[in-house]
Amino acid sequence: METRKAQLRKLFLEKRKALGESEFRLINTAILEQFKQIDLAGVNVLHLFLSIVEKHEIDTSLMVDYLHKKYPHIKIAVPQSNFSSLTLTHFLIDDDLVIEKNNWNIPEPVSGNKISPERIDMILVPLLAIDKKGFRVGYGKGFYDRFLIECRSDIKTIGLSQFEPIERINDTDEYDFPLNACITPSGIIYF
Ligand SMILES: Nc1nc2c(c(=O)[nH]1)N(C=O)[C@@H](CNc1ccc(C(=O)N[C@@H](CCC(=O)O)C(=O)O)cc1)CN2
Ligand SMILES: Nc1ncnc2c1ncn2[C@@H]1O[C@H](COP(=O)(O)OP(=O)(O)OP(=O)(O)O)[C@@H](O)[C@H]1O
Repeated sequence: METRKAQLRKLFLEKRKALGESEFRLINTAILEQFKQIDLAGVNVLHLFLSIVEKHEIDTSLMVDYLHKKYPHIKIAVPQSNFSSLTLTHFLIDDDLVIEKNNWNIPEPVSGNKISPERIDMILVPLLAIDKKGFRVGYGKGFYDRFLIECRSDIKTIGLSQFEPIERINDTDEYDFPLNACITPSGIIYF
């Protein structure tokens, strides 16, 4: 099994692409069910990404709808990518939020109410692959590694993964942080 990020990125993008539509829907509903088991006590601001569903990213709109219904007091924040600084700016989902698809088809805020990373209590983290220690491979620009150093040290990071963890990512670097947990269709893994 290949264990370097670049190869894993390629392999898991292929695996994603190969999912059939009904399989993809089943994965999304299974991950929502697992998400419902996460302890949200003390979470006032939850951060999640807005999915590129056509690229078979896990559909976080299911979590948004669930949170609005069951936890209306929880504020939801979403990222806007800055591709020159490779940093994220965060906006609240509220009536002022305007979303447009960026060049990469990611639905992103173009205007609205910003929120600083220190106010965020929990982050649902996008990933392509994850290993048994909680290290992740993303699209490879290091957006989330940079985002996390701006957050409080008690932040809870939860990956969302269509697939089970691999044994080990070999080329992690000093910027990589392990996640606290990962939701897969079959359960929640705590690291
Ligand atoms: N839905 C979603 N939003 C997210 C992320 C994500 O993984 N999913 N991110 C997680 O970090 C950040 C955006 N990360 C990105 C990282 C790399 C590229 C990128 O390499 N784009 C290439 C096109 C490559 C291709 O088409 O194959 C480019 O812009 O040149 C895009 C977004 C923030 N928002
Ligand atoms: N805080 C940082 N300062 C400088 N470089 C960083 C920082 N964090 C990450 N990097 C660098 O960014 C590059 C991309 O990181 P990596 O391959 O881990 O991205 P990724 O986690 O897969 O992508 P993403 O977070 O965008 O989904 C690496 O070369 C990494 O060393």
